[in-house]
Amino acid sequence: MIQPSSLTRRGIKICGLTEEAGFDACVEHQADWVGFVFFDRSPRNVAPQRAQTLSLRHAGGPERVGLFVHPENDDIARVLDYVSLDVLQVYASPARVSEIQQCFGLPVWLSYAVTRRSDLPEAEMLFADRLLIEPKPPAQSDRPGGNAVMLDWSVLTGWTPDFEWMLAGGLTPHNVAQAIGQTGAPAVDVSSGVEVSPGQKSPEAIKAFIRNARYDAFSV
Ligand SMILES: O=C(O)c1ccccc1NCC(=O)[C@H](O)[C@H](O)COP(=O)(O)O
Repeated sequence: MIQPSSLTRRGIKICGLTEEAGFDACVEHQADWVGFVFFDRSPRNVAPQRAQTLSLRHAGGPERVGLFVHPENDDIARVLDYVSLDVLQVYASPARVSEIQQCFGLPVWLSYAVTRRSDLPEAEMLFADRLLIEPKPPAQSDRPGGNAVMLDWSVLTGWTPDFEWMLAGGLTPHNVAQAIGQTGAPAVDVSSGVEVSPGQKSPEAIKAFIRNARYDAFSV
C-alpha cells in the first residue's frame, strides 16, 4: 500500500467564501488556501469586516487570500485594516504586481488569462509569486474570473514551468482529477464548481473537491 507521505500533495484553493458553512468546510477538509473576493461586481464580494468575521472563526487553517481586481494600494490597505491576509491575488499589470509586492511585503499572485498555447507565460515573465492560469472571461461577463468557464486543458499538456502556478476555471469535484491528469497542475482553484448558487458554497462539494484533487487518482 502506498503511504500518503510518499505521494505528492496537491495545493487546493477554495475561492469566494462568503458564509460560515463553506469556510468551516475548508478548514475541516484542510484546504491550503481560502479566497475572499473584494470586488463589488462579484456575487462573492465580501466586505472587509465580513471577511474578518469569517477568518476569525478559526485560528490557523488555510492561508487567507484576498482577491482584488486592478486595485489601488489604498483599496488593499483598507481591507488589511480589518482582516489579516497571507496572500494578495490580483488582476493587474506586471508593473503593479511589483509595486504591490513592495508596498505590502506579502506574496502576490497574478491571475493570468490563457486561451492558446502561445498565451502561456515564459519563465522570464515571472514577476509574481504564483500565476493562476485561467481562461479568458466570456464577452458578456462583467468580472474577469469566477465564471465557471473551463480552459482547454490540452493547451497545458506537457507544459512544465519551473515557477509556481495553479489551474483555475470551471473545475468541479467531477472533473478536477481529469484536469490534473491532463495538465499536471501542482495546485488547483475552484469557486463556482463547489457552489449551490453564486456565492453560496456547498460543504459537501468542497469535501468532494478536496478529496478528488488532493492526490493523483492512480496513487490512492
Ligand atoms: O469569483 C469571482 O466572482 C471573481 C470575481 C472577480 C474576479 C475574480 C473572481 N474569481 C477568481 C477566482 O479565483 C476563481 O476561483 C477562478 O476564477 C475560478 O472560478 P470558477 O471558474 O468559478 O471556479
